[in-house]
Amino acid sequence: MTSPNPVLTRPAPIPATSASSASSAGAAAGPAHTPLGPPRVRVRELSVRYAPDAPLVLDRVDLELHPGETVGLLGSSGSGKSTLMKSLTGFTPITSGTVTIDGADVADLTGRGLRQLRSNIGQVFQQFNLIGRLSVLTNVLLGSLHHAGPLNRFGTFRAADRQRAYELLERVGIADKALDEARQLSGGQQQRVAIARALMQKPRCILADEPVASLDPRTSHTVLHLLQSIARDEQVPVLVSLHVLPLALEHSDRVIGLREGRVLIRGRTADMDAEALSAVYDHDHEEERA
Ligand SMILES: Nc1ncnc2c1ncn2[C@@H]1O[C@H](COP(=O)(O)OP(=O)(O)OP(=O)(O)O)[C@@H](O)[C@H]1O
Repeated sequence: MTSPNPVLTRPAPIPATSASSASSAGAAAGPAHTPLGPPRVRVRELSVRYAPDAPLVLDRVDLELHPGETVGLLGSSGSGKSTLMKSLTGFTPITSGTVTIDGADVADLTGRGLRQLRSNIGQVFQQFNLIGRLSVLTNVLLGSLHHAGPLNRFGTFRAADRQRAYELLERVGIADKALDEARQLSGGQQQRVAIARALMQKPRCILADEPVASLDPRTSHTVLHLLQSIARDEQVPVLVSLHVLPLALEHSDRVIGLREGRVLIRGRTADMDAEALSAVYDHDHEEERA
């Protein structure tokens, strides 16, 4: 399944756009981001419980994701962030409400339709989920397996896919590592590979579930800035769950804060401050005080 000897034709570097070259601080502190076009993802009054007599894990949650925007998802442990993300890929039972992506109701999808939906959603995880003994380039190419027919008749990846994977590594700034084993890379570099792998899917939406929880503060900024610039450049919505409020303020266009499965706070990042957002975590403090 892997390319035994990937042919690398070094393409011209992809020019940075004004969005990707903007400083991360400027991106956060500048004018409020105006989403272009209708929402690609719509969550309406979504309630989820995992078993008939279990409590609601999500309680009438509304969410819209527009092309080009990065939405920070906040909430303490157990507030329902991962459940909300999984609902977009059809991995949670929908008790009531709707989740639609590109107009398709996730609850109506089965089999091929569900696989198609999942192939259109790029995912980035805390632990990167790379195959360490494979090359960086091959890991990125694995993203193309979500779509049909990535292999040529010799069972290796197509030249066009290898070229695109290489271009994506250029985009995330680590093309020089293309032939290294993934396990040789630092955490920040591995997360860049994971982002390139997600882009290989040509995603309609990117879900990043605590993508910087394993990274140091400086690398966290770099990775989140990259995600936000990709959202704008590729006009793909990014939903990113974060535990560090200043990171959410700096690298999201909007934030949504969950507490015990309910939306406690939402709004444009430019209109928020860390104190307002910290209400999402208030009950943690109450527990600590008790
Ligand atoms: N598959 C499951 N079956 C039953 N309960 C679940 C399942 N997945 C999550 N839960 C419960 O749902 C609640 C919300 O969990 P979820 O993982 O969505 O929270 P979270 O905000 O992502 O937490 P964290 O920040 O710790 O990852 C928790 O009480 C959890 O125990």
